[in-house]
Amino acid sequence: MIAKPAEGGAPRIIPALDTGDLAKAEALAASLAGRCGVLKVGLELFCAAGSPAVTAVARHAPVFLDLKLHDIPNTVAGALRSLLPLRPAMVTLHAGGGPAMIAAARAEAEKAGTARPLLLAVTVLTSMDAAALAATGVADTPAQQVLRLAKMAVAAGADGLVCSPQEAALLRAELGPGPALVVPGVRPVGSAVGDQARVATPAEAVAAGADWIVVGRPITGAPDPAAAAMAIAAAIPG
Ligand SMILES: O=C(O)c1cc(=O)[nH]c(=O)n1[C@@H]1O[C@H](COP(=O)(O)O)[C@@H](O)[C@H]1O
Repeated sequence: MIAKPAEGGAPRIIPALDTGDLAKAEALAASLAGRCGVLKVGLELFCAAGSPAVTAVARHAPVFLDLKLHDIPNTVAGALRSLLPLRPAMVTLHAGGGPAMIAAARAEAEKAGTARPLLLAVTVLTSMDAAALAATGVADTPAQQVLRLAKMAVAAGADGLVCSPQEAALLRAELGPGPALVVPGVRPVGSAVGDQARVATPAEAVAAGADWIVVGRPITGAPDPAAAAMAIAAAIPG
């Protein structure tokens, strides 16, 4: 399993290669590898290019395969069985799928032995504010719901959690140093927030306890993505 970065800004940055163009993703991967610890293949790239996208990006760096699996336990276990030969370093599944789904995913991942991916449970999407969460029938605050889902997911076998920077300190305080915290919704000072709702800066996210931060458009939309990633790394103390 991939180890958490010990220190420093650059290894903590996971650029999200959100494009439907595999050639563009490969060019981004080539320019960002060596500067960032892990590269993320998400739904846009995977839906456009499929497993060859993972293979191509993995030539440059370990891959965070972010497909946010969410289905019945048997189907999620089967999806993992299909994904494990791609050797992703990290895989996401929605905590809302419940403990049996997470446990089934963990049991399947164990079959890859020490090469297994980190299983990351997505709590409350960083694009959701309190009103959006309430619209799904959850009356609690995002922080309360994140903590509830996080505790359940870790107890069921998740290795780590995806949360916003606004809940990272709470999860560290409640769950201790063990679970990996992977944190999107990160915006360098002056960057457009876009559709993200619960955001903070890279330095704030790491100070709150993020092991890795996920940054998409502020890097991929920059005129020089590698320079943008380096500027973000430089803004993270330690
Ligand atoms: O699982 C994720 O990576 C994820 C979870 C979440 O709650 N919010 C979130 O933004 N993400 C991903 O993180 C990336 C954020 O991209 P930017 O908003 O462009 O920085 C996207 O690839 C999202 O799919």
